[in-house]
Amino acid sequence: MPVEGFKVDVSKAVGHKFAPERVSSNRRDHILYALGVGVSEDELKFLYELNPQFSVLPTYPLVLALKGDSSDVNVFKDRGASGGPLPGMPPYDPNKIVHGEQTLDVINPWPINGGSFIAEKTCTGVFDKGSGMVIETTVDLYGEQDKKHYCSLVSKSFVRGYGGWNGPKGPKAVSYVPPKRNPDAVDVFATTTKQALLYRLSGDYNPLHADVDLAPKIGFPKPILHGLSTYGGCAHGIIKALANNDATRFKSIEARFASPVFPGETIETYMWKVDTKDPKTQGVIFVAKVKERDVVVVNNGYAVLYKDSPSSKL
Ligand SMILES: CCCCCCC[C@@H](O)CC(=O)SCCNC(=O)CCNC(=O)[C@H](O)C(C)(C)COP(=O)(O)OP(=O)(O)OC[C@H]1O[C@@H](n2cnc3c(N)ncnc32)[C@H](O)[C@@H]1OP(=O)(O)O
Repeated sequence: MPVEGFKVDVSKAVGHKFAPERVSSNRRDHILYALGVGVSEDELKFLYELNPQFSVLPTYPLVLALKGDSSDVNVFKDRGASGGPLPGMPPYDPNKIVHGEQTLDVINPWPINGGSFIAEKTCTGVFDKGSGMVIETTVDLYGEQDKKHYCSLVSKSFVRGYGGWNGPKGPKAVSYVPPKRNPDAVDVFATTTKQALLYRLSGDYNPLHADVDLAPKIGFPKPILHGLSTYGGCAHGIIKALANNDATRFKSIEARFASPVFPGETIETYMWKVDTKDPKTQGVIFVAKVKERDVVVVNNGYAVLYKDSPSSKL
């Protein structure tokens, strides 16, 4: 049932550019993030700053759209699905937001020591999906000092129950279908029951991931894991299995969140190597499942890796 009286003025919302926002990260943030996406103690290169190969996971910047510049917790409902008040958007319940889809294009490798960056954020779509509304935001991150364009990310938030207002349906999702053969690799991310409580410290303080009293009121039996924890786990698994664990070989990733994951479940990422148009890169179609329930939790997954480390040519 559509929410009575709810209607978005798409012409005001789409194309809206938010005020550029200063965001920042440091080595401690990168390490905390790595723990939040399941990196274990046998990979100290992502966890210990004195390791000679100390690296940052290339999906780290995804957290900055919600973390901002703060090192303290902030209140999720102040930021909402689009990261700020959006013209033409009537009020809606932020507890109805789930992460729908996410892309990341790495343009320059994220600095190992982090730094200060400027996030330029634009609302690039608002869609009426019948059972809900999709708000799409595109964020470009630039170095505050060096002005380098580091990455571009597109987030789709799915706001459950806020569809049916005769809005645009939006483009059909790109569908990446795994080849009909055994996967080339499988990664296992055994999340712990504390996984969401750990991941949230990277900057997404959405109560949906922590509040045991709230979850049943909004349709979940208990708090669910952040989509970006699963997503980072998939990306890390792909780098480990198919890029010799070399983060600099990671070029891009996109995927859809198909079903929620509960902390404590085991996420299996199935990967298939596929050709791309560029002989220097390797495509990877991937799907993630929760082992205990045999449920697909991530689909339409597609990543691109460099076949050789870009830094080896310097
Ligand atoms: C700036 C950053 C902002 C990010 C904010 C995020 C904050 C975080 O704290 C929140 C989280 O991390 S939540 C955890 C991760 N996400 C999830 O667990 C969601 C899992 N997916 C679902 O529950 C359903 O697929 C569900 C509910 C999404 C859809 O299920 P249904 O309502 O049954 O929809 P369905 O009938 O299958 O399809 C209807 C139309 O919607 C499109 N669609 C389906 N799943 C989608 C998805 N995941 N993302 C985007 N669109 C989606 C379908 O394609 C269909 O549209 P069309 O007919 O045009 O194809």
